[in-house]
Amino acid sequence: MAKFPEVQGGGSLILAWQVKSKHVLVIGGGEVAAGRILHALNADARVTVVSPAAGLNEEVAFRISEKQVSHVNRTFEPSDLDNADMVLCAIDDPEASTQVWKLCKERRIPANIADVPPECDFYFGSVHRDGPLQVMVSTNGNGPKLASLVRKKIADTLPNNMGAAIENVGQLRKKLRMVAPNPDEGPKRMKWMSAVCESWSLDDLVDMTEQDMEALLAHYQSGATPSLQQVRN
Ligand SMILES: C[C@@]1(CC(=O)O)C2=NC(=C\c3[nH]c(c(CCC(=O)O)c3CC(=O)O)Cc3[nH]c(c(CC(=O)O)c3CCC(=O)O)/C=C3\N/C(=C\2)[C@@H](CCC(=O)O)[C@]3(C)CC(=O)O)/[C@H]1CCC(=O)O
Ligand SMILES: NC(=O)c1ccc[n+]([C@@H]2O[C@H](COP(=O)([O-])OP(=O)(O)OC[C@H]3O[C@@H](n4cnc5c(N)ncnc54)[C@H](O)[C@@H]3O)[C@@H](O)[C@H]2O)c1
Repeated sequence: MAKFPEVQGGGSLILAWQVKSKHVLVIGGGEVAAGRILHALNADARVTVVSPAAGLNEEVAFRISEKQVSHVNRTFEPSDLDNADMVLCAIDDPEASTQVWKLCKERRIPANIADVPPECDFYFGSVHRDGPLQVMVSTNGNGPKLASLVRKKIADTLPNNMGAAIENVGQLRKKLRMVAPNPDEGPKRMKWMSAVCESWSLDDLVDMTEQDMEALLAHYQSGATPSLQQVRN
């Protein structure tokens, strides 16, 4: 076996981009735009949609009427980019979308032009969501429909309550940082957290109450990771 992982070029850099409170400009208000808007709202972005009202699909019109997004009722103009941190373009006009792409590159704004891979700083992927859990599948432009099928297969193998278990672990980690706030304790904290995740069953992580967390944290100093049953006895 090689000493270090082999490099497999040709992939994407898959990240969990934090767009909370950032300005995401969506150009177009059709079905594809509706999907882009939902992804951006799920990440707590501030979304502005530029599209003539006549071209809005039902879902986009709903989000505008509920004030989940701001709406500019006309076709795209370059000044729309002024405050944008990210641009998602989904319009049925290839010339206008190429203009959007060029302007975004001049201004160094990351952009996705739906269905035009050479005009994308990033691709969308097929996403499974369960609370704090997100699993994204990308085929790197080879087969978006297959990405969706692979995502469904992966989701089928996951327990239904995975999201709840992850939420509880998140809460336990926060509490642990309060019990052991010292930065020097990083390695000990991490080792203990990993041991809890490895030794507890998923069902026990789902069932863990705040009281259980406090009882478990009382063992942190000694390094012990008793089971849920032991914690409750
Ligand atoms: C994953 C998903 C995410 C999303 O959009 O949210 C997504 N496309 C989805 C669906 C889908 N798109 C298309 C079909 C028809 C069937 C087929 O062709 O397979 C279906 C299937 C359907 O509609 O069910 C047509 C299509 N798409 C692109 C091209 C252009 C090209 O390939 O050159 C063409 C051909 C147009 C033509 O032929 O005219 C390009 C892109 N589409 C991407 C993402 C990026 C690559 C992702 C990857 O490779 O993994 C990329 C590169 C850029 C981007 O747009 O970000 C979403 C599934 C979400 C879900 O259901 O979970
Ligand atoms: N990546 C994917 O998953 C995927 C899937 C299907 C289609 N597409 C592509 O995405 C694009 C949009 O698809 P759709 O089905 O949502 O189209 P659509 O026809 O339903 O919607 C087009 C929208 O663009 C708006 N629009 C047109 N010109 C505009 C301009 N200059 N400024 C602002 N808004 C403008 C219209 O008002 C309308 O809301 C198409 O190019 C299509 O090929 C991508």
